[in-house]
Amino acid sequence: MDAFPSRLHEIVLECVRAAQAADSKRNVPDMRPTTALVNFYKEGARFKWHRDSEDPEVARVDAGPPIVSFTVGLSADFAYKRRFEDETHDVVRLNSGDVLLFGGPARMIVHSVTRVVPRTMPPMLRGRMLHGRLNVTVRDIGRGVIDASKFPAYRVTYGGVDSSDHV
Ligand SMILES: O=C(O)CCC(=O)C(=O)O
Ligand SMILES: [Fe+2]
Repeated sequence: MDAFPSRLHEIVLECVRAAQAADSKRNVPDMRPTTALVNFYKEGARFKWHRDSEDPEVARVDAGPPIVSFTVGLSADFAYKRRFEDETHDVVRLNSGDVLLFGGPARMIVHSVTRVVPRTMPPMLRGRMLHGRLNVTVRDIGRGVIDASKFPAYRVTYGGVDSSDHV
């Protein structure tokens, strides 16, 4: 049985098609949404540098299906670089409603969330969601499960401390 929510499935495929249409280099592979990882960031939260390497096949070929990442609520700074040892990185500000895709040759970027930006809650969401940033990353991983014990990097942190005791 396919338990993936059908509306989210449609939205994700729409986003992938839009990214493919915008990319003249044809670097965005197709994807089949199997898994959604949901993170909630209160102000002050961060996400450590990591690669989304839960699927060893994808990690090996460095050309895998895109991660499709949704931001709702407060804005955040998403930092990325090619290798852990790179001393510089780029940053993209993700605002509520933004969708970020990284796939193909960008699938294995090293990335982190360096800052949740205060006072950026869209007025229409004030009082309608918890104060913070909701991030949903939709993934195409064959087994459909992320084993949290194997991927402790997939955690929001506060001052370097995992989020389990915060949210
Ligand atoms: O919150 C974000 O924008 C990124 C989250 C992330 O990197 C992940 O869930 O693997
Ligand atoms: Fe990630």
